[in-house]
Amino acid sequence: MTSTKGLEGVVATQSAISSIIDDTLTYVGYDIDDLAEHASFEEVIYLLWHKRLPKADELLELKQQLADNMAVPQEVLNHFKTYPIDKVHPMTALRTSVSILGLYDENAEDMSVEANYLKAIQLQAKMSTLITAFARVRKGQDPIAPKSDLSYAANFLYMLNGTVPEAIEEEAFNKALVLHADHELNASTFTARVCVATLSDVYSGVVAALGALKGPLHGGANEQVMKMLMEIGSVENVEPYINNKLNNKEKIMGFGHRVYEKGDPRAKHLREMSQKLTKIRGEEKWYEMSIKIDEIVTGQKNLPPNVDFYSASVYHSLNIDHDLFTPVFAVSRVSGWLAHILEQYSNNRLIRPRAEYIGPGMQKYVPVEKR
Ligand SMILES: CC(=O)SCCNC(=O)CCNC(=O)[C@H](O)C(C)(C)COP(=O)(O)OP(=O)(O)OC[C@H]1O[C@@H](n2cnc3c(N)ncnc32)[C@H](O)[C@@H]1OP(=O)(O)O
Ligand SMILES: O=C([O-])CC(=O)C(=O)O
Repeated sequence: MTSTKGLEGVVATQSAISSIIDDTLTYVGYDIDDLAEHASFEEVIYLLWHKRLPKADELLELKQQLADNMAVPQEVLNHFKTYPIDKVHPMTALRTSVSILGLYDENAEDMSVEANYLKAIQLQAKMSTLITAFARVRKGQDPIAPKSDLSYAANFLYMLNGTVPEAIEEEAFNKALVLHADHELNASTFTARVCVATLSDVYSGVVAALGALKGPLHGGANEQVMKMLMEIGSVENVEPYINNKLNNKEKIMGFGHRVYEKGDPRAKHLREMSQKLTKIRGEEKWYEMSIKIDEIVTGQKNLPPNVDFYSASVYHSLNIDHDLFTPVFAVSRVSGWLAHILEQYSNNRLIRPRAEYIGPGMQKYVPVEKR
């Protein structure tokens, strides 16, 4: 029995949700470039969950269901008071509060198809509310109730900042949500599928996935990219900073990918948005620094940027706190996790691979006093 480090190249399941073939990403057969230009995030949620685009009335119904379910039980918000709120990372808070949300869902253990679909709506709707409420409460501000006439993207920014976003901000955030929604068998999605393949519940699957997304080799990279941009501080400092890191064999966050060879098709959309939004904010330096880093890392290491690289300057330009970048990723990716969780339940088998044992051979037990 031999193993492959990091399961590289291992095909672990079948799925009809998204595919990456020859560096092209599709959701249910729709090219990500097409969806990024034209689709609302709500349409993408429907697409991932139903494996087809919604008709007008179906889209309206989903939007209504999301709007109707955005409110979070007060008991769940009350738990924030028990968190070390000025110290806790928002991803840790989100992971915990999604788990607490499960406590207050009386159907949490109901494994029927209908109940699980309802949980998907609940979780998709409430994740935005949980993150934005947490972000406000930790600053001593009151949470803002969602507006039922706003899109999912606009509602998130509204609940975060207290003002209805401008059209360009809503458009950019919607596009970011579309681009992050699903990505085949990435680490967090795989985690969710492994968890629910034991026939554990939907909340457990999402909590497990949040834990996997948090790491800097996965979704946590977007926050680290912004940290790097802040550390560098100016375009002139880019070259010495990056060369020093590369010479020390340190990783540059937001570059490289396990699956893409020529590049991540999502990055160009985020690069365009970064250029537009940093210009509007009068903070072009974040874009200019990003472009310079991209030139050096891609030029020297042949490692193109991934989805996390330009999303950092996009979220910064949308006035989102830097430690909320990964929770924002989660708000989008939960749609993909939920699609995979429902798909796993629909044709389940326990996921239990083997390990290649590399420890000592057979040994005889020696009593403690003789060791
Ligand atoms: C949404 C997402 O999850 S996208 C990914 C977000 N993560 C990041 O941006 C973190 C930075 N990138 C990385 O750590 C990696 O490229 C990953 C985790 C994305 C992919 O990892 P893997 O496929 O396991 O590649 P691995 O880490 O083995 O790297 C292969 C080689 O490329 C190098 N490399 C990979 N990424 C980078 C990077 N960002 N900067 C510098 N060198 C890198 C490694 O050092 C390694 O070099 P070596 O063979 O000389 O030792
Ligand atoms: O697919 C991966 O390994 C990571 C990634 O880009 C994502 O989850 O969006």
